[in-house]
Amino acid sequence: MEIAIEVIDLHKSFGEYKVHKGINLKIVKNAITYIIGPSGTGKSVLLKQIMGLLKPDKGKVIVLGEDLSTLNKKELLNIRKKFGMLFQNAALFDSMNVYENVAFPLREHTKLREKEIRKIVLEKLRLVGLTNVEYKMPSELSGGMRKRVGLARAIALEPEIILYDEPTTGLDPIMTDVVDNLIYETQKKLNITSIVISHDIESTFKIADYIAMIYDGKIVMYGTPEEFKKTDNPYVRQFLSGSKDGPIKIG
Ligand SMILES: Nc1ncnc2c1ncn2[C@@H]1O[C@H](COP(=O)(O)OP(=O)(O)OP(=O)(O)O)[C@@H](O)[C@H]1O
Repeated sequence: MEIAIEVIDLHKSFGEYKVHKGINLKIVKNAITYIIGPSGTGKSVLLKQIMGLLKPDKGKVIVLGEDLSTLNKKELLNIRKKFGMLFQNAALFDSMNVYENVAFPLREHTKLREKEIRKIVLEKLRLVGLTNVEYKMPSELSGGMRKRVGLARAIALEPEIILYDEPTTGLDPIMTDVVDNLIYETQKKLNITSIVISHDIESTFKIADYIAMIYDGKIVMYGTPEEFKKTDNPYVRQFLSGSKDGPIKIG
């Protein structure tokens, strides 16, 4: 099994508050890994360190064989191009139509001609199941379509790794299913490494190849959905059952 990302003994504090107290995690290449855990346990902070946007206080992150701590600014920017990112609200540019939204990273990071840009934009839109919407504005689209446009933009530069930060938070069950399928299909079609931060246990069990649960600055369990379902780890059991009683401290 090939490893795309290795996080080794990661420590990160903000002032007195220790968010990460020694995170160790291997992200399997070309698989879908879900990162779960209570609010405020540092899931987003972990993603930022994986992308090299935040520096760890101690420990290191190795992305596709490169130790981020040894890279200069230019090399870091190059590594970042290997990531696609889909945020909770899709974060589209409201003043740009769908075509321009998806073309944006290509215009920013490549010197491709319009003809080639057009080909890529239409291909990515088709891949996420959208046709004939290029000239619509984001405000004219449904939430599900906006997510698809966000995903088309995230994969425009053909990233090797795609990060989803709470992609289904705030969605109704049907939309949640649509987005889950989108994550699954995208992974299957492109065969890329996917990391998903989620609070949605049902989605996690349905889509994940591997799950890592983070609590109190550490990974309390890593395994397959089957292993999570069977475990008697009290932290995992409490989190999955959504109970206020157990070793996880609330507030
Ligand atoms: N730049 C920053 N400066 C100071 N504190 C920060 C910063 N970024 C994050 N934090 C703190 O680090 C902790 C972890 O934040 P993070 O957003 O990673 O949690 P999370 O697990 O993603 O939470 P949620 O599930 O609620 O999104 C929080 O207490 C947050 O306030």
